[in-house]
Amino acid sequence: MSIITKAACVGGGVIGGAWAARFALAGIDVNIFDPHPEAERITGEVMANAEKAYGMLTMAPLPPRGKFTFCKSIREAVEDVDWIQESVPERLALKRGVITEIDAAARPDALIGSSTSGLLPSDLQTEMKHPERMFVAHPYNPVYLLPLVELVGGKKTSPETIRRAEEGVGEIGMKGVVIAKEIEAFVGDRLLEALWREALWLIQDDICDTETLDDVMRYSFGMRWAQMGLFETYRIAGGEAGMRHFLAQFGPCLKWPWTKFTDVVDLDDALVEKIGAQSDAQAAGRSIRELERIRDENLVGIMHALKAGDGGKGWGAGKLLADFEKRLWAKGGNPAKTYDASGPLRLVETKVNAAWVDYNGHMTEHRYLQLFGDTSDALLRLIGVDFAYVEAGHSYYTVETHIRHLGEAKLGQALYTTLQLLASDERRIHFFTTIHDSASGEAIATAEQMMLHVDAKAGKSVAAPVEVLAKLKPITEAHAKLDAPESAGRHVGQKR
Ligand SMILES: CC(C)(COP(=O)([O-])OP(=O)(O)OC[C@H]1O[C@@H](n2cnc3c(N)ncnc32)[C@H](O)[C@@H]1OP(=O)(O)O)[C@@H](O)C(=O)NCCC(=O)NCCSC(=O)C[N+](C)(C)C
Repeated sequence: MSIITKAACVGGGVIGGAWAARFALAGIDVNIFDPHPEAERITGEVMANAEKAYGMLTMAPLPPRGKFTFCKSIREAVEDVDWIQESVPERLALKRGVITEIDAAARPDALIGSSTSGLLPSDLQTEMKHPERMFVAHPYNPVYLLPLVELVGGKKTSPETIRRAEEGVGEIGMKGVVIAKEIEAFVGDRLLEALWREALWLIQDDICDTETLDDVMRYSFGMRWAQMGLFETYRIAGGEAGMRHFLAQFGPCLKWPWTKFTDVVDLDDALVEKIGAQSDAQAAGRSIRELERIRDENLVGIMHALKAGDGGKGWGAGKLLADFEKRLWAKGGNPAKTYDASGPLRLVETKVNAAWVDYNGHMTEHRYLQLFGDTSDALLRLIGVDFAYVEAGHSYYTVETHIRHLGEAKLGQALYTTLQLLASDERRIHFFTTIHDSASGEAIATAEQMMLHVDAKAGKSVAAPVEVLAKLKPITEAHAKLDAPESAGRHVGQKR
């Protein structure tokens, strides 16, 4: 049974709104309470960004989007939900008061997570009647894309609450990491705070400007961190001898004056102005919305790269995404029982994402094949060839493809695909797929393909079972009545 069937977000700003988007995109209805007069607009904007990002992130079938209900009080928002996420401003008295109010109104079994960046859960749960169900669930911005949640229990939090919380965030595609002991700022913000202090000193002392500092990070260790973190990266840096050698080699540096870590810079008006001016220059006129778009496209690209990592098995955040998608396919990948075969089947809807675009500024070659493959996968699910079928030992493999490129597809462009069966028999499916521009319906690319039904273990083609053929037959018969696509049977170099 699911941990979260209905959720509430108390506080609907950038963080609360993005939690709401995470829940809704996982098919969970969300009650939102935020007294801000523009709460609905702000949450709506975060949701729009999240939907855009998910459109690029995954082709897996998302469940129908959960509904947002804006409530007039905390009580109304929380009284009948399984998970309440508090994301109000970072002030102890305010957060403690809100959490106490949530506790009084919520079902005793409902989980209460706080998005606090650094307050101790023990300090937040002091006035609760049911403190055992309260914990810190600290996410990272943008919450709808970055999967991490630090789960931190207070003195009165029960281990069962932390277990359920970990399972709950997994259901919405996130990775819960359980922090063993509560400390201010937990693990992530403690690390970030140390780096932040050093960064402020480097600007204050005119060692570099904000752009140089960001370049130092993003062209080097920032990329290493995204895929392996700190310790695994340093293990490799130790060479064949690994971590122990690394520690022996760089351990002595810890005693050198390399850090000002505990020495806090005076963030006076002059330094604030200096950083503000350098940051303005660095942004070169790009608005925050534009920077958000660039950030989200880049993050999607990074996650796609990590999904292909470790020889296609997926790595880190990419493996998490692959596993999440597998669950989505298992749940929602079953196609509608009815479909319209009186014309080519409309099977995939997507948008060109940043990782698909090449140096010519349009969708690159292999992404077309990916989209054709996604379309034939959709056909296969329609005839009962799904994950379970493949795991049981049989599948269809593509043996021939002829692609034509008729128009360009640009970043963000909405596309859909249609598939027409040309013929099928016991082993073969011969079909013709078209990628269309969603706005005009115009064909952008076509592929004529042949798939063979195979016994995967034997590596040989074999007849498909009767139940698959029975589903294939009515589509083949319906499509036999259609005109053959103009370029079916065409080959490269053919005279017209
Ligand atoms: C295992 C394999 C697919 C087939 O090998 P085989 O058992 O040796 O099969 P045959 O070559 O004997 O062919 C069986 C019959 O099918 C006919 N055939 C073969 N190719 C074609 C073709 N291109 N067009 C028309 N007909 C074709 C052949 O003539 C035989 O007919 P008969 O009447 O004489 O029996 C093997 O080929 C293999 O493993 N290939 C590699 C497959 C692969 O890796 N493809 C890329 C994977 S991508 C993918 O599959 C995407 N997706 C579908 C999952 C989305």
